[in-house]
Amino acid sequence: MTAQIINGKELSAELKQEMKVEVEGLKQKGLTPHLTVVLVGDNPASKSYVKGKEKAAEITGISSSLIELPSSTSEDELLQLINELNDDKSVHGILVQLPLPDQIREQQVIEAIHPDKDVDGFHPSNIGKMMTGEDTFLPCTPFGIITMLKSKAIEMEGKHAVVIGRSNIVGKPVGQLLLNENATVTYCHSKTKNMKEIAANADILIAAIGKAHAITAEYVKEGAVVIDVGINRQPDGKLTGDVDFESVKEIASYITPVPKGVGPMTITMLLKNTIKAAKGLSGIE
Ligand SMILES: NC(=O)C1=CN([C@@H]2O[C@H](COP(=O)(O)OP(=O)(O)OC[C@H]3O[C@@H](n4cnc5c(N)ncnc54)[C@H](OP(=O)(O)O)[C@@H]3O)[C@@H](O)[C@H]2O)C=CC1
Ligand SMILES: Nc1nc(=O)c2c([nH]1)NC[C@@H]1CN(c3ccc(C(=O)N[C@@H](CCC(=O)O)C(=O)O)cc3)C=[N+]21
Repeated sequence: MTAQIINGKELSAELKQEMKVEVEGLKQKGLTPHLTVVLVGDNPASKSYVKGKEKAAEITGISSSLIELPSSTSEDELLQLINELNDDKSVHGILVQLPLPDQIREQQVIEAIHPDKDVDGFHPSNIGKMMTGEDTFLPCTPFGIITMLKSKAIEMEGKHAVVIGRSNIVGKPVGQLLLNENATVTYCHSKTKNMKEIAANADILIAAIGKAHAITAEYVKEGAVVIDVGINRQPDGKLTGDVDFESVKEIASYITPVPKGVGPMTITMLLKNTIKAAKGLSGIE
C-alpha cells in the first residue's frame, strides 16, 4: 500500500478562505478579531513561527500585533504586560510564544492569561473544559490533527490510537481529543517499555517526540494512519518529522508530511480560536 498524503498546507488554505469570509461578515458588524503575540527573546525557530502566524492572520483579515521583549525580561514584567492585555478591550486573543527564558515560569504565565483570551487553549480552566467535553478553546496542534483526520473522514470511534509523547501542549491533549472521539487511547513516553509492539498495534499513530526519523516502518501496522507532529531542524537546514516518511508511507493508509503537515494546521486553528474569542468577548456572532 502507498499511503495517501494528508496535506496540511492545502487544507489550511481552504480553511483560511472560509475564515476570510466569516471575518468579512464580522467586520461589517464592527468586529475585527485581533490577536496579540508576545515573543520573549530571540529564539530563531520562535521568530519563524511568529512570522507564519502574522502572515496567516493577514490572509484571513484578522488583525495581529507582535510585542517583542528582550531575553532579560523578568517574570513580573511579563505578567504585568499580560494583565494589560487582559484588560485591553481591543485584544481578543493572547499568545505567549513558548519556550520562555529560564527566569520565567511558564505555568505562571499561562495561568495569568484570561481564559476567555487563551487562544492556545493552555489555561488549566480550558484544559479542564476540554477534558469534560465542554465548549472551549482547544489546543491548536491537537485541534489541527483532529481536523485533518475528519477532513479525510477517518473513523476514530473504536479505533486504537497510540500517542507517542505526553507534553502538555501536544501529546496529552491530542490523546484527550481522540478519547472524546471515542478512540481507545494508549500513551507512550520515554519510560515506556516495548514501545515498538504498542505502536505497531495502532490504527492511528501520533508521533510527537521531537526526534528525527525515530518512527520507522517497524513501528507501524499495515494500513495505519500516521500523524507526524515532529518538527526537527536538520544540519542542512531542512525540516523533518519524527516519522521516517520514506519507509512508513509504503505501509500506512494515510500519512502527514513535514513540512506542510500538522505545522500549518496549528496556525490555522490559532486563527479559528481568535475568531471564537472575538465573538465570545463581543457577543457579536
Ligand atoms: N507541528 C506543530 O505544530 C508542532 C510541532 N511540535 C513538535 O513536536 C515535537 C514534540 O513537541 P513537544 O510535545 O512540545 O515536545 P516535548 O519535548 O515537550 O515532549 C516530548 C515527548 O516525547 C517523549 N519522548 C522523547 N523521547 C522519546 C523516545 N525516545 N521514546 C518515546 N517517547 C519519547 C517525552 O517523554 P517524557 O515525557 O518521558 O520525557 C515527551 O513526553 C517536537 O519536534 C516539536 O518541535 C510541537 C508543537 C507544535
Ligand atoms: N504558545 C505557543 N503556541 C504554539 O502553538 C507554539 C509555541 N508556543 N511554541 C512552538 C510550537 C511550534 N509551533 C509550530 C507552528 C507552526 C509550524 C509550521 O508552520 N511549520 C511549517 C514549516 C515552517 C518553516 O518552514 O519554518 C510546516 O510544518 O510546514 C510549526 C510549529 C507552534 N508552537
